[in-house]
Amino acid sequence: MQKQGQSIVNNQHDELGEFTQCWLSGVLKHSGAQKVICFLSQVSGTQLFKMAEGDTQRNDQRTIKLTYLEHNHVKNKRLNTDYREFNTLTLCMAEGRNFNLHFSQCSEEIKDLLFEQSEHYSLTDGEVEFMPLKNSQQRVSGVLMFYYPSFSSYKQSDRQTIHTLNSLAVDRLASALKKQQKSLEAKLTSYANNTDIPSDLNIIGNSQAIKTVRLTISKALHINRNVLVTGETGSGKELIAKAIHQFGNRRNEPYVVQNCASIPEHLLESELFGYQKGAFTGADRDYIGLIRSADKGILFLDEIGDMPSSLQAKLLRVLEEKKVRPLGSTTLYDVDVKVISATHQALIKKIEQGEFRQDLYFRLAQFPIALPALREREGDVALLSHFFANNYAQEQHQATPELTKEFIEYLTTYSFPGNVRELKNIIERCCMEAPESKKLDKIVIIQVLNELMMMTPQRQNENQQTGSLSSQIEQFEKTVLMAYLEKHQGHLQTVANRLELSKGSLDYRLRKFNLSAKEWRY
Ligand SMILES: Nc1ncnc2c1ncn2[C@@H]1O[C@H](COP(=O)(O)OP(=O)(O)OP(=O)(O)O)[C@@H](O)[C@H]1O
Repeated sequence: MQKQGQSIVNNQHDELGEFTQCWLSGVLKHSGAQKVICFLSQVSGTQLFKMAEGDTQRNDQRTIKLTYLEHNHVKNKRLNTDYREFNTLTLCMAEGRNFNLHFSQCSEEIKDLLFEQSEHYSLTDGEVEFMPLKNSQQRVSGVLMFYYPSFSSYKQSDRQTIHTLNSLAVDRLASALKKQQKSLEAKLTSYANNTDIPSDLNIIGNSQAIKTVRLTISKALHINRNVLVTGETGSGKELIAKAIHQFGNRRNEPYVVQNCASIPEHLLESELFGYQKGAFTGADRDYIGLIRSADKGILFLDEIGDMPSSLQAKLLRVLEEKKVRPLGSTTLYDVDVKVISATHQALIKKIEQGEFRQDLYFRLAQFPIALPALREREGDVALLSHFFANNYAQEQHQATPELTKEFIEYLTTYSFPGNVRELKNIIERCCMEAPESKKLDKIVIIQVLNELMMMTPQRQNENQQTGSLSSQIEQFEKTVLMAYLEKHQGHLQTVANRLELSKGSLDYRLRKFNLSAKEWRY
């Protein structure tokens, strides 16, 4: 598509490409800007990608370049997951309002997006504007970033016409892009899988389940939405909260933790909301409370399912009004906190039973993350075992033990009711019990598991709390057989006697579970 005085670089020869060109040409013309770059958010997510840019000066001609869905741009780290450096861009996206900066105030990343590095130095003036693109439902779908050579050119831009053009374009772009969503998201997923996010987030695991969780977390890093993390005990909920703080846009702000189950109701209330001197007996000073201490940062509320109803109502008010009133005070204080809450309980069930407020649930679960149990993360037991063994050896200034194949194979048959925390504990105990050779084999793991089983008699039952009744009974039967084989070093007649089974019946059961008594003869 060629217009008078324009050189168009169009790498998308389709209807959407043509439409985008018309729209951006219009926007450029009415803005008086030298440059415009269009970023759109991923259709079902929060990542931004660069879709198109227009430059009135390149080669002294008006150039519109479409870059959307280009593989190298999707892969380009700076334009996607890792856009935490794009503070103003992200802010514009999150808050849905315009921002202006003098070019010299922009971050290096923003400057790099607008110009080649060598060009930065010659620019002494210029205004950068970030304008949210809203669809007909007022949802922010992207951002237009303009560069004006001077403040006066910015002042002269025809905002009204630009807004009209945008409102005409955004829905159309969104629906056209939706059609291409699958291929884009596949690329973004493979991009995310190929980066070093795993070590970045300190969340170890290579299973599909944990990759999906990491991808979800990367979306939660830079948006000001409350996050609810659900998962079994010891599965890493707090680790996720820490990662969101450590790698998200609030990383330089406070991270405040409160466990809602560990203290009585009145103490929890004063801890969270603070109090004024004299508010109750013992209140001998003003206390700002944890919510205000977390201002601009993150408040992590662990075991949120145990929060008493009266406090649920109070917390809801804080989240809705963004204001806190300490006990005994009449003053309301503004607060800006991102709440990450965690629970191992089924909150939906608690809502049905009238024990948890539905309105609070929706406030807390603006961004839900469901953490899979360790037994659902294929291959991760081995990875985590090596990780914990390495850590332990480093802490103790010892050589890292070798985890043999049989050790790992045996370990992976266990169902880890205590999840990653339990695995960590088991590996550390195995390291303590390691023979001089530093070789951890099956004997070590069997011993340690048996010791743990003896220490927690109810453990066998806890260990079976998933699956159908018959599969739980089978798992229990297998555990008992292994424990007796271990105890009697694979002596079949003794095991049969102790379990009051005929030798034939014991043989049949061992075959059923693919167990060989030989392995216990040491
Ligand atoms: N994917 C992981 N990679 C490395 N360490 C992990 C991982 N998941 C959990 N851990 C470790 O396991 C232990 C338990 O994790 P965490 O305390 O986050 O679990 P939780 O779900 O919050 O537990 P609870 O339900 O008891 O509050 C911690 O030492 C944590 O560092």
